[in-house]
Amino acid sequence: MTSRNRCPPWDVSAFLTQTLCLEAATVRLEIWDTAGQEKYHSVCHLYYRGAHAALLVYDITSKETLSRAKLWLQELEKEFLHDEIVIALVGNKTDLMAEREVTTEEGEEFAKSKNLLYMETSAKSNYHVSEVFTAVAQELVAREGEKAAVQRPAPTDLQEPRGSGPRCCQL
Ligand SMILES: Nc1nc2c(ncn2[C@@H]2O[C@H](COP(=O)(O)OP(=O)(O)OP(=O)(O)O)[C@@H](O)[C@H]2O)c(=O)[nH]1
Repeated sequence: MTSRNRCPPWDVSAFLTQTLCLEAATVRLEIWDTAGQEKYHSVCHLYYRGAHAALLVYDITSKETLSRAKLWLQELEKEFLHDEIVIALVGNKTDLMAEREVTTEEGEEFAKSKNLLYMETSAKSNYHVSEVFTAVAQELVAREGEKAAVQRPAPTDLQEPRGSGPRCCQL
């Protein structure tokens, strides 16, 4: 198999990295921007397999893009277990408020029903863009913390069983 056959075409995605210094941890994000178009559907799972987070970005001036984001969510639900991945729903193009077709409430309610983070952005005016990545990174760190707490034995598990007596023998 040639590498061209093995890998999707290069225009399917763009890649960049970003390091975020949060209070609790430093998080290095490897960000893949996959093409949302239908024709790339069959190959895009190659990019998000093994991902820790996903941003589903739709255009607030187009209801149809929210419907497509919902379809992408179904794809993610096939690939990942519940809560295995942090997913944020992002309503983009807030600079085009006058052309809005999807209300904030609609986006927010859908996100809430699916346990997704929700934010609105404008890539054009750089509104809330970095905040999306920070929110996702914070959620990742928080979930890691919760997982570690579950795995750590509770203090009561470390105590001596009742009635087992002192550990040292008295002479
Ligand atoms: N007004 C406005 N235009 C935007 C904004 N973000 C992107 N655009 C424009 O919307 C169009 C589509 O942007 P893309 O970044 O190609 O969108 P995409 O969802 O990545 O597209 P695919 O890669 O095909 O999935 C371009 O013409 C952008 O300039 C925004 O926040 N405001």
